[in-house]
Amino acid sequence: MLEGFGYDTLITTLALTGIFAYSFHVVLMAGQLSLGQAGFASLGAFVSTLVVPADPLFGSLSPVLVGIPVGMAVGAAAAFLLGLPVLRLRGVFLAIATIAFGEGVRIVLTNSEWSGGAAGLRLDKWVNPDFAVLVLLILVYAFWRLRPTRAGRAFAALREDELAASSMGINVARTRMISFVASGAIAGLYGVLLAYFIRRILPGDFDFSMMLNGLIVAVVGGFLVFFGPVLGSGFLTLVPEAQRAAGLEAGWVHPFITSALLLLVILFLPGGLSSLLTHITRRRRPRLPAGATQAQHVDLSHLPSPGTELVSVNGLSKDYGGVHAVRSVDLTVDAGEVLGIIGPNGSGKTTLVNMLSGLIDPTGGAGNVLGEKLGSGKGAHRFAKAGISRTFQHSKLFERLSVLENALVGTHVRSKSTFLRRLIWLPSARRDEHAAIGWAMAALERVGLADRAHLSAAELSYGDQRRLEIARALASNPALLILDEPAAGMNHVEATELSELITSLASDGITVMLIEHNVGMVLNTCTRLVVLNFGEVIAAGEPTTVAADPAVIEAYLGTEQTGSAHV
Ligand SMILES: Nc1ncnc2c1ncn2[C@@H]1O[C@H](COP(=O)(O)OP(=O)(O)OP(=O)(O)O)[C@@H](O)[C@H]1O
Repeated sequence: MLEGFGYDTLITTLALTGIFAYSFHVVLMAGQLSLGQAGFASLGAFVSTLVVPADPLFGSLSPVLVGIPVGMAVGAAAAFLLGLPVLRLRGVFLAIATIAFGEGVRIVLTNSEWSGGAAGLRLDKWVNPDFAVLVLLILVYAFWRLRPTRAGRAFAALREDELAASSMGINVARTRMISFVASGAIAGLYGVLLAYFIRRILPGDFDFSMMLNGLIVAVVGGFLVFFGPVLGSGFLTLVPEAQRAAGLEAGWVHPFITSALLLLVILFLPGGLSSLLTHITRRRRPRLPAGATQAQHVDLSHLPSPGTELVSVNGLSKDYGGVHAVRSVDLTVDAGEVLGIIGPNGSGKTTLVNMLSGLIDPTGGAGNVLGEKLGSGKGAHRFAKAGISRTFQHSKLFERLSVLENALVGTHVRSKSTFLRRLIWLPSARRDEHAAIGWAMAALERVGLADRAHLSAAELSYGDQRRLEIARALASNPALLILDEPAAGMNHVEATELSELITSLASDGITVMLIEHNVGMVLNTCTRLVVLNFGEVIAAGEPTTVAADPAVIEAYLGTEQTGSAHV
């Protein structure tokens, strides 16, 4: 089908470049800047060249078909071993550590005998354009099937906001490792294909500039859409061809165009070229996935019966150096309560609920929330799985995801993994995805956002964004819902509606902890109040009694009042 040496080489290069870019795509889509792919590719290429016999196996099985699983396994294993220490790092530190790995591998291979030293290894050509394109298409297919799944959404959520992702039940460390290992496997695949295409592998080929090219292709193509690497590869592989056709042979032209393009994408199109296409299609035809209109009824059967103790803490404290954010708090919360936590600015309210939702560990005291022990260091996702869901004082939505996808991330703890089943089109995967969409739509309906499900979260008004955070938390079907200043920035009407929503959630049996500065709303909504000042509980009890407590009034107004004054 593809003939002529120049054309063959062009198509194979285009396909291989796209394949390598997917090894960057899979980490970038999970928000990680990891740059050790040239190292994984070279390990995959050299090890498979050494261990796979040069002649066809059983007389007809191409060595590349044996080399591919070997190279992928080597790349994945190297990524796993490297990931154990380096995945604690973030951002530029992760990038530096992984570049160092790639360069280290190159130096070791250059100075080793088994790899043929600087002269490298020779092998036969077993990769033609058809085969390279086929492998690329398999990858495109896999990434296409990945995006609308629980795993695909976990990657996207991690990229958008790690803290919010872990509060929605996503195991951050595990998800980061999965994307890192997948990146190693794809880089190993690329290494093997390259080796069987160019027929001679030199350690020096797998250098910093190879890594940079792969990164540029992935970034220019875009990592928000599954076909980004194909677009990036097409564009950047064709630049030198266009350059040749135009008779511009100067060596600086290609790097100049590539760097200029990278700069333009980073400055004006952070989602890459592929996001340009999705912008256009989204404007034309806002479309929900099939099944998005069938909201399912909220399942309340799992909720603890009223009066069951959900939270029990004793002497809970949190110090930040010399700052005592929370001091020796004793607290219990029973199922069915709407507990208001109030107090002046900086009194420790957010710190307290951050401990109760597993985001931070206490420095003193003990307790448990829905059976999860505080301070165990196991991460917020464990608390989410136990039935705790929350919103944040400063909105932590996944802004580049749609309203529906935000709510779908909320279903993470109750939905099933569907990626592998989607790869082979099992009907059960479709059923499970539809169930998750039904739960997400029910949560959106509950807060009045079902008609805006197709919009991106960033397009919503401020009040709607706050509501979406509540819907995302509700989508997990929580037993305990923690709302951190949900009415901040809302007008009187919106705050009243929110108060009605909280009351109706409570009547469904969901226990609510509400941090709020809008005291009128707190008095109307809560069944009990706890007041913090300088990290300590200064009052607790029935709302109207607490509001008239002189100590509370003093904490709020800074002076002792008498008579009927209210906070
Ligand atoms: N990560 C941190 N490092 C150092 N100090 C912190 C940290 N987080 C909170 N604090 C301090 O702990 C105290 C309690 O903060 P916290 O945010 O819990 O109060 P809050 O009652 O929620 O306040 P607000 O109503 O303004 O949100 C403050 O003095 C704050 O500056």
